[in-house]
Amino acid sequence: MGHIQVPANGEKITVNADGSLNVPSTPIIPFIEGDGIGVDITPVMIKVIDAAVSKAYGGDKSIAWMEIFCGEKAAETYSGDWFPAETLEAIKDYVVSIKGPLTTPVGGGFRSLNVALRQELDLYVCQRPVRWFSGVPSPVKEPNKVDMVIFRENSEDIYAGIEWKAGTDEANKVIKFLREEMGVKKIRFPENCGIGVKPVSEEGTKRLVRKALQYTIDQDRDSLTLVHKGNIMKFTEGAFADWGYEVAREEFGAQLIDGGPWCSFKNPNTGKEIVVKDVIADAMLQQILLRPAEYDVIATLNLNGDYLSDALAAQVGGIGIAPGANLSDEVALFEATHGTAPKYAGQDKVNPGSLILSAEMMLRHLGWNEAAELVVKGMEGAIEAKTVTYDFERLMDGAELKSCSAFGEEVIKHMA
Ligand SMILES: NC(=O)C1=CN([C@@H]2O[C@H](COP(=O)(O)OP(=O)(O)OC[C@H]3O[C@@H](n4cnc5c(N)ncnc54)[C@H](OP(=O)(O)O)[C@@H]3O)[C@@H](O)[C@H]2O)C=CC1
Ligand SMILES: O=C(O)CCC(=O)C(=O)O
Ligand SMILES: [Mg+2]
Repeated sequence: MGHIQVPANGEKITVNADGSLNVPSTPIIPFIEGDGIGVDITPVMIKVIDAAVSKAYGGDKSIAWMEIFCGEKAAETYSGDWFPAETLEAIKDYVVSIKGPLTTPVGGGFRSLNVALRQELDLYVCQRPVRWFSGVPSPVKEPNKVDMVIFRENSEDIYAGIEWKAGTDEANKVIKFLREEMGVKKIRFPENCGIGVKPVSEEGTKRLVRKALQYTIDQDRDSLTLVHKGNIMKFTEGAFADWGYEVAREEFGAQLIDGGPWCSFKNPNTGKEIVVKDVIADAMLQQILLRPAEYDVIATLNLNGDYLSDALAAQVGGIGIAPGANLSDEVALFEATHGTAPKYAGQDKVNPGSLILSAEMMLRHLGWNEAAELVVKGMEGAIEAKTVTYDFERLMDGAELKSCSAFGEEVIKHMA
């Protein structure tokens, strides 16, 4: 049974044949509140975005928010269904939406609803920009040097969820097949061993790297770095790097530098040289700390991107303000980088910045850049005035502690 109430005052966003959006003046935007701290941050995000849109367009534009359900709230609303079909349909149908975090049990239980949304909708790009806002407390000396945009492959890798629990008939069958038919001799303890499969395809890699390179051109960035662990996982992570370079050479005309594999090409719009390089994933975790200025756009596999986005977020103030988007060629689902932080749920305490900045990305996606600028101005103002939530306050001298909702009010105040 349907539980979505379509707002009477809004209109659908539609997609043109060339992939561009038709955005009406009152687009209907579906939102998932999210589990845990979703109840705290989502209403604040909506209030801040409404204020920015109203201030930027003086009533000529507004968002018609439409609640859709996933996770715990869906289970309550749809008699135990955590992942309702009409939620998926709405995200597809309304083209642009936003979500709070959703809980995933560790070990047993159901698989990640976040990952399921990405896979079901083939949202193959997870785009996570990481930049520093002046005044944000950071564990590094020069956080201002961090300005990177992660393109995390969102549909493959071990997130495909192809794995079997140790001791089950399925795990034993796969192990038997590997040993007896594939000649595998290196499973150290075959008797009681969990098994996972890591699919990485040429098509999946190339579409991700293509998007990242196009972004590098469109945003006039300096370089794209392929991050992989190809020295160990040769035919998955190593192939990712090889296929990535292939896209740069074959589709963007990149030429080898000093015999390769690094290569470069001229930005067709600006004439600036774009360097395409690669770094092995473990070394990258040191590079982002020691030489962040050398990295710009990053294309990487799903698990590396998950680790890297939280590590980089920490350098610029933490996952409390790290935004993100899940994208296909048509559909966009914006979401915070962090999870449900259950110990803080319902306390009006956490930083809503991550979801607010995800919505700021959403405004730019709609072409509503004036409103997006106001959101950034409001965030910068609130942080510079040191009126911040607990995560920043505990690291800032002389800061004034604000609740989640009061921080939202500060952001709105500083839009003026
Ligand atoms: N896309 C999604 O929906 C995601 C969902 N998850 C899910 O969330 C659940 C909890 O995961 P967990 O690993 O604890 O990670 P979380 O991101 O939920 O929380 C880890 C820590 O990060 C800090 N933090 C997170 N969000 C904020 C915020 N808005 N403001 C300030 N600080 C914040 C807190 O640190 P401190 O206590 O030090 O203040 C918190 O304890 C799991 O079920 C997981 O699967 C996880 C990641 C993404
Ligand atoms: O789906 C989850 O529970 C975790 C997802 C996650 O960590 C991420 O999207 O960065
Ligand atoms: Mg993560």
